[in-house]
Amino acid sequence: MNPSMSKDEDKGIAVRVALRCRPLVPKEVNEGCQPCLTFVPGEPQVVVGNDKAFTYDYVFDPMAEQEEVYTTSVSPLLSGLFRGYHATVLAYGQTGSGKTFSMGGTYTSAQENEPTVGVIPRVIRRIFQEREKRASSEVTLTVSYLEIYNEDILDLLCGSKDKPAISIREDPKEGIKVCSLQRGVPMATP
Ligand SMILES: Nc1ncnc2c1ncn2[C@@H]1O[C@H](COP(=O)(O)OP(=O)(O)OP(=O)(O)O)[C@@H](O)[C@H]1O
Repeated sequence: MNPSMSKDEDKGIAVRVALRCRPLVPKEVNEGCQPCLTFVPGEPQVVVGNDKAFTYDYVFDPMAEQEEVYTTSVSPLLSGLFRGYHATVLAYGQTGSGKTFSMGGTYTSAQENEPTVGVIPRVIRRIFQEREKRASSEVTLTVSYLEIYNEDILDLLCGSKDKPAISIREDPKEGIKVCSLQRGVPMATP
């Protein structure tokens, strides 16, 4: 057993679930909406209404900053990444629940060091930092960016207006593959 393995890896737990509850947005406050969840101090648990308790691996209340969400729930995956493990961060929730905000899907290069940025720019920064530390190793970084909208797959790195239709295939050796997706090579250290 690798002594540097974390407890969850020891137990073979491959999926961890973090719940993040966003604060009420101004429109909801103006409409008189009230929060419907309570948070159990010191426990990764929420209570819906009076008695329905749900426990997760992590629970972030509305005051949690982007830094805390990233450090607690995403950063450990990056340690694994540089030890050869694959990692996926999946944001799931109803419309308006805060997926884009948490993942950091909207930011400009001028904002990339601000505390409000989400997971994606933080992950990219860390990957480049780790690469710098491994000067003796060859590290190749490529990036693909796709959107599934109304059951169609769109390649967001494809610049042309008439984006070609993209299909998903299952390869017996490589598993599920999204065919003809463009791969970009990030050039500069952020
Ligand atoms: N933790 C947060 N703190 C402050 N505001 C937040 C937070 N999370 C989300 N918001 C705000 O809530 C609104 C909805 O968030 P967001 O657009 O990220 O939702 P979404 O889940 O991506 O929605 P959709 O599925 O419709 O794209 C935005 O105005 C966003 O700025």
